[in-house]
Amino acid sequence: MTVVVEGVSKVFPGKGSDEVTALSDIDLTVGDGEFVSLIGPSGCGKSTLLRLIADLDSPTGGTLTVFDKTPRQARLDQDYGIAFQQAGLLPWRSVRANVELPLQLHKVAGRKERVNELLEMVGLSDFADRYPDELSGGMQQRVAIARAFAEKPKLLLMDEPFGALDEMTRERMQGELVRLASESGAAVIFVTHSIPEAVFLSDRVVVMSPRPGRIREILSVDLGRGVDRGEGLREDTSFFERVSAVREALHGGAPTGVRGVETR
Ligand SMILES: Nc1ncnc2c1ncn2[C@@H]1O[C@H](COP(=O)(O)OP(=O)(O)OP(=O)(O)O)[C@@H](O)[C@H]1O
Repeated sequence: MTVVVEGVSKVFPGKGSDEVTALSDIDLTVGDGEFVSLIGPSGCGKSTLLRLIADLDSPTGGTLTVFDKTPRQARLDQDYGIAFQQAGLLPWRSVRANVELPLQLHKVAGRKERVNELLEMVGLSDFADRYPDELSGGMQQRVAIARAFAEKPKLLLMDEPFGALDEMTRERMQGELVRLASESGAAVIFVTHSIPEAVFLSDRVVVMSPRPGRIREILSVDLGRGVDRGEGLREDTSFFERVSAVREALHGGAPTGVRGVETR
């Protein structure tokens, strides 16, 4: 298993009785090469869950493993790539140098070619020698995505990575992400606010509810993966059925009678 989350809770201390239970009793497993999206209203704990997996914070209760290791060990071993909402680029390094950074740290050979390939993938070949503050927010995010992919990780943790992109670029990046993840066999845990985005990308969509943050439902999308999914999928009836099922789950109704959508 790539990620196993068992009985995890996270309480942030507040003043007196103001503590916030960000997550309560979360159980989730993510298989090798599986694409799982987390969706739910603001404040339901999506980012917190991702941060616990990435060892950027620790749980108050329960256990997590990443590739059968503690999150700390997986972080130290750099077992995954991260692309979060804030691009987190180094302002003094060019676009090329930002993408190259993880490869340089690990003294990977053939870096120049790999960086060129990555920049092409995110459509930024012409901006390789620019600096982050010369780019739009969406372009900065694309640099961060290229960097997350640099080492072909077997797990990618992504927190609304496409939030700042225009709709056309966003759809193109979604297609690229599905293709890359499927080709490299990487598992992805992907936080989003967009129902169609979650359905397009995922094998399973985890619907969360707030106060306290819990998993309300996990829906299998089951529309085929990666290269099998052309852009035409977005206009397919089965796609709309899944979108409706996720919407109903978000609003608390049981998605009854929706063909092909499992709820568990
Ligand atoms: N460092 C912190 N200290 C105190 N409370 C926090 C902290 N981080 C998150 N929280 C609280 O935990 C809850 C879950 O936050 P989280 O950011 O995980 O939600 P989210 O689902 O990612 O929200 P959004 O969709 O708005 O990004 C919120 O109520 C938030 O205020």
